[in-house]
Amino acid sequence: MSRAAQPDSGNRPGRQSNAPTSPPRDTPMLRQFFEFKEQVPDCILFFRMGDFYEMFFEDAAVASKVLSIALTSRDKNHPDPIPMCGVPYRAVDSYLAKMIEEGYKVAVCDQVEDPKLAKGLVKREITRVVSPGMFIDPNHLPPREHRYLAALYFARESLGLACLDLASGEFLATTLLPGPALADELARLEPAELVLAETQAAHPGLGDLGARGASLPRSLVAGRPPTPAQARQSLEGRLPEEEDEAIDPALIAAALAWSAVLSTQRTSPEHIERLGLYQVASHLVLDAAAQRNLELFRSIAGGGRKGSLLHAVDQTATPMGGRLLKQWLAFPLRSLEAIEARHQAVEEFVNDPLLLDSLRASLNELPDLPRLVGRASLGQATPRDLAALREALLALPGLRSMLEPLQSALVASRLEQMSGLGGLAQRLYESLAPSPPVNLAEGGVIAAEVSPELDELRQLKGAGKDWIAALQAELRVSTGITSLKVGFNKVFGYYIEVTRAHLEKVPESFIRKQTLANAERFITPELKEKEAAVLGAEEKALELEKLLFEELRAAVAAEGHRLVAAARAVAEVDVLAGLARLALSRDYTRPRMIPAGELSISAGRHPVVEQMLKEGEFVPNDVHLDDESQQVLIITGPNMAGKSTILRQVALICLLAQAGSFVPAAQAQLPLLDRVFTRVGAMDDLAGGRSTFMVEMTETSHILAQATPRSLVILDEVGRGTSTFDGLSLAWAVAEHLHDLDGVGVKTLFATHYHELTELAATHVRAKNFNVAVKQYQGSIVFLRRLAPGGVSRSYGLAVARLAGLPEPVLERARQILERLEQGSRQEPAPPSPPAVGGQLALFGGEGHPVLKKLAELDLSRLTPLQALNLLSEMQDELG
Ligand SMILES: Nc1ncnc2c1ncn2[C@@H]1O[C@H](COP(=O)(O)OP(=O)(O)OP(=O)(O)O)[C@@H](O)[C@H]1O
Repeated sequence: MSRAAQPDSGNRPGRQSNAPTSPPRDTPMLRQFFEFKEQVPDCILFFRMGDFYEMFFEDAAVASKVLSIALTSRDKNHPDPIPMCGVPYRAVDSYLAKMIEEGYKVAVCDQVEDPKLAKGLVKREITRVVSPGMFIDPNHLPPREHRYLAALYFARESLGLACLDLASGEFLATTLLPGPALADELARLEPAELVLAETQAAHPGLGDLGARGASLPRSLVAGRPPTPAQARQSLEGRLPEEEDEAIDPALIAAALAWSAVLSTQRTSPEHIERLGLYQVASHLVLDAAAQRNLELFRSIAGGGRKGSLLHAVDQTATPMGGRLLKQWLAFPLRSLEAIEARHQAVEEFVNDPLLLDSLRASLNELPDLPRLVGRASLGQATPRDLAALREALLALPGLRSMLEPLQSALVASRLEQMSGLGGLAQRLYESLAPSPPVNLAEGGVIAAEVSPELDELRQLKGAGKDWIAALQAELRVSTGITSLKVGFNKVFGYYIEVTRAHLEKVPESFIRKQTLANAERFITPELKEKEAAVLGAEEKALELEKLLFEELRAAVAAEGHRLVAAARAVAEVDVLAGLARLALSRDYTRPRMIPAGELSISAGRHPVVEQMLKEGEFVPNDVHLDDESQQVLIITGPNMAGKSTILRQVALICLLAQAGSFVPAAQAQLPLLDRVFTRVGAMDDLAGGRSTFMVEMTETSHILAQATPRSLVILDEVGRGTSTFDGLSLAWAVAEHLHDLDGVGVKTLFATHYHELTELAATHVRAKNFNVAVKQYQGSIVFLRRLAPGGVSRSYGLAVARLAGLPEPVLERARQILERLEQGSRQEPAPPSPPAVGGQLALFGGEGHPVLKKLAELDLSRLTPLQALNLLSEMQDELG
């Protein structure tokens, strides 16, 4: 049984044992409450009483706050009343969702017998435990996100990480080296809860969780972690096909996740797939900073999906496709073969837009298959869920025949996974009513001719109802009371109602049952007899339907593995088709992938920025990086020119390509990358207690320590967070280091405001200067958004500030200050120069010393070199 972690208490969920140690009041109900509370000390207990779920004591205090409901008390007259709050049982799911989103674990304790039939206290049971990582409510789970429960196991020299998505059945694990890899993996999998063995609850390795991991609610599995043998045993049937000893930590972590699930779910989740083992090194590594900086899944500005790469490229038709696309982007491939296989499939769809459209139309009709299967296997699928599953299964053959003609080996290999479900489809088709209600209790779930017994009960019920319906007309004639009515209510069942005015006409055989203001209600023995038959048949039919439905649900669960595999195949086809749709609608091209070497992008675009602008407004750019003469690009240019955009677009193009997508460019040749590193923009991590500069330097040192000649490094204004000279020197040293790394260097794009850095290119063979061009026009600047060779020698900061609307007096003052500063910085490190030579600004303005004036007025295009030399000599003379 999993128990609450209490490593770092606080009022976070699932971390407190919040029941008093002994019952303050000894009533049978409270005794029952405490019994359950003891079973789940880390949970808030929702205790069913009549039409409400009630919470008591500390649970009530917590829940009333989280749910914004009134905190009341039980037996108010007692000197020490019990705090209590409650929520209506019908709306419990949305309250559970709220508790979960706040990170709490909740145990739901239901009445498992009819209170009317109970002798003494009603029998209760904990029917489900929900927690942030084990939450499957379709109405409250974002459709296009996985909801992972993560488990961690620390071995001596490595650690295991497993992630399980209870809703959709996905199950992955990996073995990692201690250090930053853990935080990176947690950042890309974004689990909602962390499971640990009790004995590792305070393991020093938890220091590597990173900001995201550290804030996760935790659960503990009692005792020590399992041994490798025990782990294998508990994962029986779900073990990966190939395994060796190196994966032991991953297996142990997986066993921990599995046992946490088993202890909270009341059924064995058949739909959980075979464990998928992966290695970090077989994927392009994207650390937490890169994912954030490149805004892969969330925009930095709003924190939402909008504005992210995922949002810009997701054209999948189904929720499972959406989830898989996210995974492809989080885990881009490093195998040329596997990448080409995806590109080839996308290309085939691109070349057949008609097929693509009809395929997507069919995919559009499909429900969230893995989650349907998940709910079936956890015993929570509704009749309507199974009907949706039926429709999906019936649609599969059509989908397959559409895909059969394709050449793509990848698609062909998925076709097989979509087959073999005909039997189940047939059974659902025959057994389930054509359009069943959501609620099993409404009846009408099972089709006719499935069970002769059910058909007979339905007939009985129908005949009884017909008899009753005919009764009203019959009695009106025989009694002569034209307003006589036959009605039904829950308390009295069927009755005959006669208004006061006609009471004298009531026959003696009527038995009076109820008196209303203006009428009397009667029954007759015959009516009650029919009623018993109707209600009895109804009740029996419902019970039988329930049984038959559960059988059906179990049949679905039994095929859980196969269904999830089929769903995965469909998801994969959906992602490929979505990428093809994207390529067609946004004019992406298939990149040429090479194992290593030159990176060359012609007319590349930024996939997200492009979509935010009007059509044709985005200016495409060429970028070329190689290992001989153009490995480190120093990119200068004014603020707002588009430096960051170019940097990111190169990274995003590489990443999209390795994920299997076409890319936003006219042409692209891309070497396989092992990692993309980014250091983009200055951001505070005040919550993490680190200053802007500290974050910047931590990320930079991380890059320097881990980059390889196969990596792509994106550095945006490194050094900006500190004083100019410190920053410049650091930026310089970092660029140099990347240029010289391993004697080969790393492909690096370095955007900087320090135009002094352009001097690096003069002394470093593989460094080149580029700038994002702007034009000065009538005192203002025009952004050309073009990457051009060569550096710039000024920063245009004030011109951009004017564009931004800074008041003129402020700009004027800034100009004066800048002039003085630049004079200062020029005089200090350089050899003393004649006082009359003004700052750079004076140079450009052509004001100040007469020599400068003369210089400014020269028309260089008309001077011969000799004339120029003569003029220079004259000027030197003038300056003395
Ligand atoms: N190639 C382009 N075509 C059209 N618009 C672009 C292009 N690149 C950038 N932009 C626009 O310019 C804006 C600023 O771009 P970006 O942030 O890349 O500039 P920057 O040079 O990095 O500026 P700063 O130095 O202030 O960070 C973008 O938000 C986008 O709207």
